[in-house]
Amino acid sequence: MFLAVDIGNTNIVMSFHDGKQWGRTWRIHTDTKKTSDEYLVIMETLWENSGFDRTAVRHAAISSVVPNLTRAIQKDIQRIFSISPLMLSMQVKTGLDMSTVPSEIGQDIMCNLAAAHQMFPDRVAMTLDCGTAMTFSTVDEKGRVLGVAILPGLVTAVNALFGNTAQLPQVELKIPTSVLGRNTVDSIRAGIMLGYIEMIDGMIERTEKELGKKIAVIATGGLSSTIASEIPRIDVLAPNHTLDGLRLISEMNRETT
Ligand SMILES: Nc1ncnc2c1ncn2[C@@H]1O[C@H](COP(=O)(O)OP(=O)(O)O)[C@@H](O)[C@H]1O
Ligand SMILES: CC(C)(COP(=O)(O)O)[C@@H](O)C(=O)NCCC(=O)O
Ligand SMILES: [K+]
Repeated sequence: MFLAVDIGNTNIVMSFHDGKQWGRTWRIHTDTKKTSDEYLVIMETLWENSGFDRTAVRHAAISSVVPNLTRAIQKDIQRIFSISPLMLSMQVKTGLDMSTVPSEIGQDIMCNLAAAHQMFPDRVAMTLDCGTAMTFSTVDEKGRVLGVAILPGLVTAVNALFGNTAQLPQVELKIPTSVLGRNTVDSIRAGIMLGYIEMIDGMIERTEKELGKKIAVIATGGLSSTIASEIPRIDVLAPNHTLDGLRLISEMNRETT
């Protein structure tokens, strides 16, 4: 079995792949104040309840955009499974033309680009990742990274409006029936959900205009399943896209790890 760990700003996602499909997935809240020992307790508990055989996990890989937690989680994986996880970096093989990868790029974005290029090897492919941040990352048919756009994710945008001292009720982010909100909650849904949908459509169109060709679009992360149905330009909804990229990269680097 292969274990993928994607340390994001909201969730640490851990999922097991048996060679055919992703099985059990754990989502652990990202908390930079937690220590390696605290995460060890959480992971040990989850693992014990799963009933899996520890020795079945032969390979692991970690992608992290939270540097403070990277080392702690790496240590825990080593202790629980007695294996050294592959740590993503600019030095690993990804199937991308590494000379075109911006040096500051987030590791989750690198996974998305690698998985997108594998999914659409003959096309320009864009991944829309709806996490804490919303990111658009685009790779061409030669594995060259064309570029990335970053903006606040849907929930981050709502939190930016009202913070933690909200006078307003928690808003469940769903698609409203009208763009003309008649109460505060529906107005926020109209602004955030329909506004983001229009923005995403516009970003896809703008990218195609700049490149002068049609692109393939993959959506993943957080609330992607809620908005994808409203955006016909999305070709594939792939909830495990970042993990697929991590798995692909792990396989490419096995002989050297
Ligand atoms: N049903 C849901 N599943 C996952 N994330 C959700 C869901 N509903 C809302 N979200 C929001 O999506 C974001 C988390 O997405 P995720 O892809 O896990 O982010 P990250 O990779 O940044 O940790 C958060 O802002 C979270 O509040
Ligand atoms: C853009 C991100 C914050 C997205 O993180 P996420 O929403 O998945 O937690 C992350 O990929 C990151 O910190 N990137 C570094 C900046 C860059 O990609 O250029
Ligand atoms: K992510």
